[in-house]
Amino acid sequence: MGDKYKRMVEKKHYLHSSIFHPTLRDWQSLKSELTPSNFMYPVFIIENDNEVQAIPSMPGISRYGINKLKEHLQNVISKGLTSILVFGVIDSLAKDEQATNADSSQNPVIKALPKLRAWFPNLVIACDVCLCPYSSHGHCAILSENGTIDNPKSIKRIADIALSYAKAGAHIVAPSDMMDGRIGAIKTLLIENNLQNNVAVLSYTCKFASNFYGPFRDAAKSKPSFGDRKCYQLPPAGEGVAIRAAARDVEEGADMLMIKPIMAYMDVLKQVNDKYPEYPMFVYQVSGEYSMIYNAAEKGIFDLKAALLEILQSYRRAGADIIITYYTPLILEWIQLKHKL
Ligand SMILES: NCc1[nH]cc(CCC(=O)O)c1CC(=O)O
Ligand SMILES: [Zn+2]
Ligand SMILES: [Zn+2]
Repeated sequence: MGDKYKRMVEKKHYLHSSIFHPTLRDWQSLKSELTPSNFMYPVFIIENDNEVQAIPSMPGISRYGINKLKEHLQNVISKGLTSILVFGVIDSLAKDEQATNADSSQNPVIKALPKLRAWFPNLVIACDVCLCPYSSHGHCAILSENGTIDNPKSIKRIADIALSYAKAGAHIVAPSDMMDGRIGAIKTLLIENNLQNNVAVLSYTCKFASNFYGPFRDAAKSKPSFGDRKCYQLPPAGEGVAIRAAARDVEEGADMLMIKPIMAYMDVLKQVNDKYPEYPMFVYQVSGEYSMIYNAAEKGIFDLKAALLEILQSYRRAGADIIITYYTPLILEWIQLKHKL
């Protein structure tokens, strides 16, 4: 009995028999499958309706005027796109302390929303809510005279902007400022305006003060004119405060949670997902991650498709439900091809 039993136990550890065929390998990976609804596509909308501006720090990504964005999205939707995350970028409109043009009638997002809703009735539209692309100082908050954050004024302004986007047609408002209390302030205002059943709040929950946002700040023209964002974005090694940020946003009523960036923060994703399994988990593959992968592939370090699929499946394995990525159009093309074969 002894020897034979030992050999039987050993046989359980022959693993190649589980993965020798592509379909068998798929069976080992189904929980991490990549389908179109696992992706949200970030887009930048500019003031001039008929312009397209390439973004040098993000090769392959452009800012679009609404008419050009229409053509671009038509193409991506035909490949299965289900949701977008919209950023406004201004050029000739003024920037001031109150970020007035975040939700003025001239704001490119406010103007685009009704059109996008009419053109693409099935597309889910999330709007990034922040002051930094519209404030004169480039910070995500209203500042007091000594240059520190005025939190009560900030969350009031952020909630007002979120309400404006909601009224203009956003399905989802996504505050990216990391002010304390902004989720509660937004939820309260949505309820007061009877929008609580039609608008979701996607919280940038665990958003770290990261070196990987550089290309985005070029793209959104949202670089702080002084200082940094370390007083409101999380310290990269701050595991405890990250978990507390998730608790804060859950208690304030967030509908969905996000980890940002993701590549260096997968343990945080795992912990937050284990603690709050009842929430859809978003991860944001940010601009620096996008450009890093792009440039590595360009240099021949790896094949873009193979390496990117490996990375994306790893995010799914670690607990990500939805991946926000600038690669979405390309990924949708690959997914389509896989299912056609
Ligand atoms: N409101 C800030 C904001 N909104 C989106 C990003 C980054 C997105 C990316 O890098 O792709 C940032 C970070 C920042 O500038 O601090
Ligand atoms: Zn901001
Ligand atoms: Zn989950």
